[in-house]
Parts: sequence; structure tokens; C-alpha cells
Amino acid sequence: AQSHVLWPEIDRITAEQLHYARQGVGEGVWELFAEDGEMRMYKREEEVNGLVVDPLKAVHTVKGVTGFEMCHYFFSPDYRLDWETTIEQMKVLEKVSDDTMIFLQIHKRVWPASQRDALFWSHLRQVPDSRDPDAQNIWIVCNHSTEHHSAPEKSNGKYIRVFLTVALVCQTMIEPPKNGAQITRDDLTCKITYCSVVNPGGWAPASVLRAVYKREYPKFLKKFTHYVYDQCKNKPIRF
Ligand SMILES: CCCCCc1ccc(-c2ccc(S(=O)(=O)CCO)cc2)cc1CCc1ccccn1
Repeated sequence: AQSHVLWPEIDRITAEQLHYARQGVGEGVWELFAEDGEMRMYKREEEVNGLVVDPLKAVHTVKGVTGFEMCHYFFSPDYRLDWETTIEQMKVLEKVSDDTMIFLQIHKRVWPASQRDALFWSHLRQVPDSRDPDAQNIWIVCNHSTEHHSAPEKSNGKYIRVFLTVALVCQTMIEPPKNGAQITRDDLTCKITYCSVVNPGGWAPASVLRAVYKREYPKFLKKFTHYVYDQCKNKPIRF
């Protein structure tokens, strides 16, 4: 992927999002708006040109899966329609490399707003932890809006294009069994940070957008994490 024209942007945005995900929710004005078991979901209320673009940050802890497994199921197109309930269609426009693809997604219409689509590159990467060099247990998927010749903005003008930056950062914690036995899924914990900023791209009532985010994001993260647990529970562990 290093040769692709997008590579410098992918490298920069992925590094930025990793740094942003690591910032605690203590700083700044994060408002807790949803809790469910170990999941905590925060938002900041922000508007750009009168459009709601509330940044979202969720933290969650899921036992029994690794960070790689969580990021793999988030990245791979093969499973997306199993857990993403807000999309009508999904297409891989370009496979840049094994760890980088360009997606076009048509999202379900949220009445009374117009229907949206999202065009973004998606990049999966294992990151060495700068603070703990031998920690090989952090994975990130970064999704960021992009252009693409086969999905021009004005192709049919049927959908308003959203602009998004999303990061899923997952860290595997292992509680080694006392008796030196082999690691099982009971010894695994995945610490998740999910960050997203979605600019709706065109006008949508602030009240509608905030209601959608409040309803959809907790549902999405809960459904996604349960889906990955169920997919992995009877399979060999993949780090
Ligand atoms: C009037 C509504 C305008 C915004 C509609 C919209 C469009 C796109 C997105 C969205 C959200 C998450 C991703 S992802 O994390 O990369 C996973 C891959 O799909 C990509 C796109 C969101 C939303 C807002 C509605 C909504 C909120 C949470 C979840 C789903 N939908």
C-alpha cells in the first residue's frame, strides 16, 4: 500500500486518530450520554456551518476476544451487513492492499432528512505501543472520507454524501493462567475505543441528528461487539 497515492494521507490520519483515541475523556468537554454494562459513550456538541457534527467517543471492555479479532470483523467487507443495521448497500470500490480498501456505503434514510451515502478509505494496522515497545497487542481500523473516480459526488445527486472520520482502537489484555496452562478465551480482555465524527454533508435538523446518534451509536457498538464475540467464541484465538 506504500505506493498508493493515498498512502501519505492514510498514514497521517491513522496516526492522528490513534493519538486522539488515546486521549482520555477527562480532558475537554465530553458528555456521557449512554452507558450499558462496560460501555460508556461520550459526545461533544459541535456545529460546523450550522450542521451538527458532534464528535463521539466510546470506550468498552469485551472479554473473550482479541483486539485483532475485533478490528478484523470491523474492517472486513464480508461481515459488514451482518452487524451494520444502518446501511442499505455496501460496495468495495477498490482493494488498495490486504489492509486498505475503499468503500461506498448507502445508508438507510433517516426521515425527514435526505438519504446519505459515505465514501471512505478503510485501513487496518497493528500499532507498536510507543509507551510499551513490546506490546504487540494494539490494532486500529481507521475510516476516512475520500474521493473516487467511480463514485463522483455528482454522479446522480440522489444521496447527500456524509464526511466521516472513524477509528476503532483495540488493545488485547491477557491474564496468563496461573498454572502455566495454555491461554484460553477466558484469559482475554479487549479494551475498545471507538471515535467517530460524521458531518452529515447537507442540512439535517439538529434535533433529528442528535436523536439518531443517541439511538444508533449505542445500538451499533453493542450489536457489533456481541457479533464478534459470537463469531469467535468457538474458533481458535487470533492475535
Ligand atoms: C440524517 C442522518 C445523516 C447521517 C447518517 C449517517 C451516515 C453514516 C454513518 C456512519 C456511521 C459509522 C460508520 S463506521 O463506524 O465506519 C462502520 C462502517 O459502516 C460509517 C458511517 C452514520 C450516520 C448517522 C446514523 C448512524 C449513527 C450511528 C451508527 C450508524 N448510523
